[in-house]
Amino acid sequence: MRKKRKGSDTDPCPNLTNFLSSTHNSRSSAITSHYSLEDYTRLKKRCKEDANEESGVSYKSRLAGIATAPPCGISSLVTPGRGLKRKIGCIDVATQMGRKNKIENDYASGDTIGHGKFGSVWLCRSKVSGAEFACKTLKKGEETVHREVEIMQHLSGHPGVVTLQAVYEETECFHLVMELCSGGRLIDKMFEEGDPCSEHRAANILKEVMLVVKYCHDMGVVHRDIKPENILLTTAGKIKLADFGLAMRISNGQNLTGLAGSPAYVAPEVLLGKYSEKVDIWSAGVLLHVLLVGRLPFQGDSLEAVFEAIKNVELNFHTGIWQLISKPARDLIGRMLTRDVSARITADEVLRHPWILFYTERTLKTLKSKMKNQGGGHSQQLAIAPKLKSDRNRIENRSLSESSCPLSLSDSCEPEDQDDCGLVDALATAISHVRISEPKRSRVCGPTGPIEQQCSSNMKANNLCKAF
Ligand SMILES: Nc1ncnc2c1ncn2[C@@H]1O[C@H](COP(=O)(O)OP(=O)(O)OP(=O)(O)O)[C@@H](O)[C@H]1O
Repeated sequence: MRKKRKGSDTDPCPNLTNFLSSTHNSRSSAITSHYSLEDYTRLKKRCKEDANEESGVSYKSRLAGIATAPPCGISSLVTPGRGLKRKIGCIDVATQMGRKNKIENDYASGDTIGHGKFGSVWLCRSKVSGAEFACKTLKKGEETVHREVEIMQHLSGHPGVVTLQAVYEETECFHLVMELCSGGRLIDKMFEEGDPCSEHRAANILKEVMLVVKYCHDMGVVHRDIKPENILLTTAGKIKLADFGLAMRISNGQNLTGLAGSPAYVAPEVLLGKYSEKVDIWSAGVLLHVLLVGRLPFQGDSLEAVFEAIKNVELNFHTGIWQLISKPARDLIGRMLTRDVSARITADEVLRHPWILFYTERTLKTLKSKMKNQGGGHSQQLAIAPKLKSDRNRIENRSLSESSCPLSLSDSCEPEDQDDCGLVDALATAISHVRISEPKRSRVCGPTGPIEQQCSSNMKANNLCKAF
């Protein structure tokens, strides 16, 4: 299924090289993933078709030689409005807003607050209550647009999902009036702070994300585009999952097909063609990697290289910065970024993982501080080289003091809550025996072979994520 608003009919072969190089050589390129797989597939397909017409010119060479990112447009293949009444009908009921109403009667428009490839999201104010909202305008024509509206309505109401306030339909487009997330995007917060998160914050962010992901999965929805660009924050720092443009309904045991997602975050099975809701766990694992070490796990100089890395590169969690990260954190990320889908843990299992529990459960925090007071933490210290340990502390202390804890999430960011690898390891091991039932433990906490050999390109600052 194509997601029209992310591409165009007007220019079938945008210059991927130009596009990609615009994100190269910057810190942002280490963690962002700007291009959707559907863009890529569509571009490849179209360029292939064109290449057939122009003998002797491969689609790859054309990809490398033509213009810029595409504007949005309406597909000629899809009749505008198809399936509309059935899908939008239920939204009218849910939002209690007549679709024949005009948005300008109810809302005053304000500044543009965000851009997607489809167009923009703008600020609007209710003429009745004066409350501010975000309005996303989607051009009709693609089924994905109808699906996005329908899925948002289906999920709306959960505290971790951007609430859909109202939907307005015009001849050419829908206007989605949504809860305003004034805290911006998680990705921007990560840039502002510059350094990797402390484990405490990473665990709290991941927990919030996984609560929403679990809710989506329980509701039969796969998001398919989990990444920090799509995680918004309220003014209070609460996390809201946004952009359901690639989301799909799924029933138990059903498989999805079709390339969808953002390259750096995409699960290997998506590239192989058949997948399930577990793709969201993989993407969240990539997010956790970025949070903990400040860079994407799978990188390359081209999309093909990134996909190759996703399929084959073995991460090594035993060297470099990973030595400064607690074993339970490494254990969790290993279980999220496992290519064996049946061994990859579920959202529920992530939420019950000792590392998450350790940093987010109040009872455990109390236990931790008691142990610290009794000096139990010191005897459990990992043998970390003093310099590395102090580097980590310096990074974390700076992160905390500079950020003033903008992502409040569910816990406070007290300096004394900063990572103590030995203590985390000891407690988490104890917790794993208590909190996780045997059948689950065999899946969640069973031994995994060491994840070996890190992609060398990960280590080169100037070679980060060229492809996106
Ligand atoms: N509810 C909201 N509150 C505040 N800002 C928002 C909201 N929804 C979207 N935005 C802003 O608009 C941007 C684009 O929104 P969204 O991600 O939904 O569009 P998209 O075209 O589907 O994006 P993409 O091109 O990344 O797939 C977001 O990155 C964010 O900055």
